Amino acid sequence: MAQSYFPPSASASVVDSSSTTEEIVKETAFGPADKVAAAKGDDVEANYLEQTDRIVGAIDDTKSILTDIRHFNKTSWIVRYPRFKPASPPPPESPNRRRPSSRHSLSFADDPAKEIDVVSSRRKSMKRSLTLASVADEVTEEPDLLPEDAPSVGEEEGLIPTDFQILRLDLKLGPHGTSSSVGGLVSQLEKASIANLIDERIGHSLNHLDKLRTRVVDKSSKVLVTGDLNAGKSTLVNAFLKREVMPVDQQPCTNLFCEVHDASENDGVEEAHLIEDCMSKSYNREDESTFTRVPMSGIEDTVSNSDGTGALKIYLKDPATASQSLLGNGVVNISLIDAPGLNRDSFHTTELFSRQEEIDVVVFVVSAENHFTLSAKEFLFNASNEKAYIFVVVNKFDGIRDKAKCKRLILDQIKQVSPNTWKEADDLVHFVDSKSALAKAAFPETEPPKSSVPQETFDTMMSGLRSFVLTKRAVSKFGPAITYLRNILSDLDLLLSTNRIVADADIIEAKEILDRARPELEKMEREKQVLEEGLGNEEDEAGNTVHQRALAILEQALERVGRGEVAVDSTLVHRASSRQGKAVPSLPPYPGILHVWDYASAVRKTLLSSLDMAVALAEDEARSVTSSGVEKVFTLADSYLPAGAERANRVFVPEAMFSLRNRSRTGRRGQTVVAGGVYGLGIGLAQRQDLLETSFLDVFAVHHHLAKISKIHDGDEESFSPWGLVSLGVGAVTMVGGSTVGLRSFVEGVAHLGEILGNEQTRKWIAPGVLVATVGLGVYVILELPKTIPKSVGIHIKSSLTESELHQYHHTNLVTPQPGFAEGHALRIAKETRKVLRMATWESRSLYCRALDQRGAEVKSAEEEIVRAKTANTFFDSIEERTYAVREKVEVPMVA
Ligand SMILES: Nc1nc2c(ncn2[C@@H]2O[C@H](COP(=O)(O)OP(=O)(O)OP(=O)(O)O)[C@@H](O)[C@H]2O)c(=O)[nH]1
Repeated sequence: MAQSYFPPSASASVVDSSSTTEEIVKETAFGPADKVAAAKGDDVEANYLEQTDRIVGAIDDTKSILTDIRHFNKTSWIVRYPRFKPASPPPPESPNRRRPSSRHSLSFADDPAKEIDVVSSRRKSMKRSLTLASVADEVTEEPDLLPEDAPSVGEEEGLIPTDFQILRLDLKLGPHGTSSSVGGLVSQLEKASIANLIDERIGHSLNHLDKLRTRVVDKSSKVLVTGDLNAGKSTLVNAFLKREVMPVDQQPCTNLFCEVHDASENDGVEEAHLIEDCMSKSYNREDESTFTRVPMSGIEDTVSNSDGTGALKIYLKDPATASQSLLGNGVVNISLIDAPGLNRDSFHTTELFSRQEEIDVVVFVVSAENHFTLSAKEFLFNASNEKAYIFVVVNKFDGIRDKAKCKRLILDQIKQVSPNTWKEADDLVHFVDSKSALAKAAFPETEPPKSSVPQETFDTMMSGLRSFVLTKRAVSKFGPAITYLRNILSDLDLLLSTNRIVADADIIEAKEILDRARPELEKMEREKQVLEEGLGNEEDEAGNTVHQRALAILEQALERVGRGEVAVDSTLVHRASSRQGKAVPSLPPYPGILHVWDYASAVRKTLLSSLDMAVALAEDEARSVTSSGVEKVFTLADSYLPAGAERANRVFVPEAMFSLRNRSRTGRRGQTVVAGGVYGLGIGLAQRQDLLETSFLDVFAVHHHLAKISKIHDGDEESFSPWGLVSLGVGAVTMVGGSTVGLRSFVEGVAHLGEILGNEQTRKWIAPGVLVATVGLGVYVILELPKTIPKSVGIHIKSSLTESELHQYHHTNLVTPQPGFAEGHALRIAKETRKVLRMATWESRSLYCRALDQRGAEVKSAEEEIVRAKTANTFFDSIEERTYAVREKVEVPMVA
């Protein structure tokens, strides 16, 4: 026969997931059907209480798990949301070929392009798990997996095993965003946005769990007693209550809904509250404005005289013990609702009433004498659809002579209108005499009327109703909670197992990064000092080389100038690439005695220009050395930088060296700028007025000529000779002949002559000397001047450039001691080289430090990633254990 509502003998088996919700509840609450044995209502109550505790515990634990995941999602690990699509089947040679439906291609909503193949499985513990296909194909069949043909969680509801049920996110965007599958994603969302959506879903789930919990712990339960007019409903309710509370009459008398509660719900006071509108939700026992107080003695009149629109709440003290009382049975607070007869005007109200969620059980009373009327059949049919099972009481059975026939006929009618009830008729259909049951219970001291129906049938019915109420409560209150818990646990399996795959992949990736970056970092830290020294050496070497070469070029140039030659020769000019094609300067042709002064000036200018060219050549040489120095620096840095590190991308432009930038900032616009810049040594010599001025000594260098002549004749520079006088004469004439010689110079020359004439030896030679001098004058002027002027000029230039330790240039306030021409320029040029090299080494150091920092950051981030992923895995482990414990509470059946 059908399922019983009584608890089983001791048993402990895992519930088959293919069961329906109601079966789950019955079996988890009261044991498997085939092991059901008759048991007392007390056991049902005990089981009910235990089941309540388990479900409440499971709800609380699940809430705690969800709260922790929510927190973890916010603080430690951004939970990734998976999406699946069918994957291609494994290769034929795979040792562990799973059914194709268990293979899926997994990706994540924030990274849909990256897909990996996974195998989904369901264990006997109801746990849903995912394994990488590559791993699953390797391992042999695990023993605790369910058979392949067993439906997966949700499959019986048309869901794929990798689909979410509670935590599902509708990520489809756009105007047609009515997707019911995550596979319909059309857009990639940010990780954090997805995590927020998951957080939101978890929030919703927590709220729903709160509602389920409230419903599970709610102790109230309503039993609606209804049936045809005059079927004996009020008599039955009174028999349940074991006292006459509801008015009983052979005439139809119940005009309003009477809801009987235990007086404990009204502070122990017995009384009735009349509510004008029975469907109104505004009734509040503590607010007198919502009802009219009716004394117990006034119930009969109120019920009989009502126009049928109101409701009456009756609070009643039930003297029966908890094990016998229906109202206060110690488990739930049952309220009995005595409804008006169905074939009254209130039919639709009653039907509506019976559908209310808080009505756990409908007790349908039918008179054995009348069987089911049309309205009764209609109500029963509709109510069966709503509640599935109806508790049917066939009253007034005492008045039936052919009881078997009556039973058969009535059961046939029940079969038609409520097949489920008919299947379990032994428990759900009772044939009683409630009138005599009421008489015995309410008036135990008086002789009970004789009845053809034994009292036990009523007692059995009463006990059955108590169990039925609890069972039905379990179905209506535990069922949704159990189903919801199973679904959310299954979703958590899916969410966590996919996130575990991510964490494992992150660990592998981070370890690969560490394997590469950590040795690189250590090597770079070790080599940093070596590179530093190398770069410093390159900087010094280039600076020193440039200094030496510039000094050599310029000293040689000065030497040449000192000898009256141009400062640079063709070899030097051709060596400098930038000077190629430029003419080597040469001394001007001698224009003749009458232009000797101009000649000296031109020579001076040429020599100075050639010195400028020497400076430019030294700068060119510096450019070349600097260029190769820069290359060496970058090559050196390059050899120390790890693969993949950023390289120097600056291009060194040698032409930019020694050029003036930012001239406008100096405020020195308009100055002539040539090699060397504008300051001090920097200005072109050929442009400097102080050096360009030709002096008397350029043309007639007394000591120089005297010394030369003396050396020619007697090798004694100290003694005077006729040649010396000739020189003197030439000098004097030159002074007079020169257009620019001043009077002062002439007088000085004469005075000098006077000093010489004061010497006795000189006086003796004076006359012939003057004669010879006059003759020698012409010879000397013609023959020697073209040779001696360049030398004189060169010597003067050289001495002014080398001996001038304190160089002061009128355009500046520079008064600090300055090095000579060669050293000064060598220092300046080398300084420029060092500046360029310093920039190159600085950039190389920066690149190295940046690469070092990047490697350091990479290592740190990989290490943190490993810690983070390991922490996540530890968290997932703990959640797995906790969900397993919750699942045990939900799935493991109770032991009676
Ligand atoms: N013989 C017999 N009479 C019954 C039984 N139950 C009720 N009666 C009688 O049937 C008549 C109607 O009983 P009620 O309890 O008022 O019936 P009801 O269904 O509540 O009536 P309404 O509320 O008016 O629809 C009364 O006279 C009862 O004494 C029973 O089991 N056997």
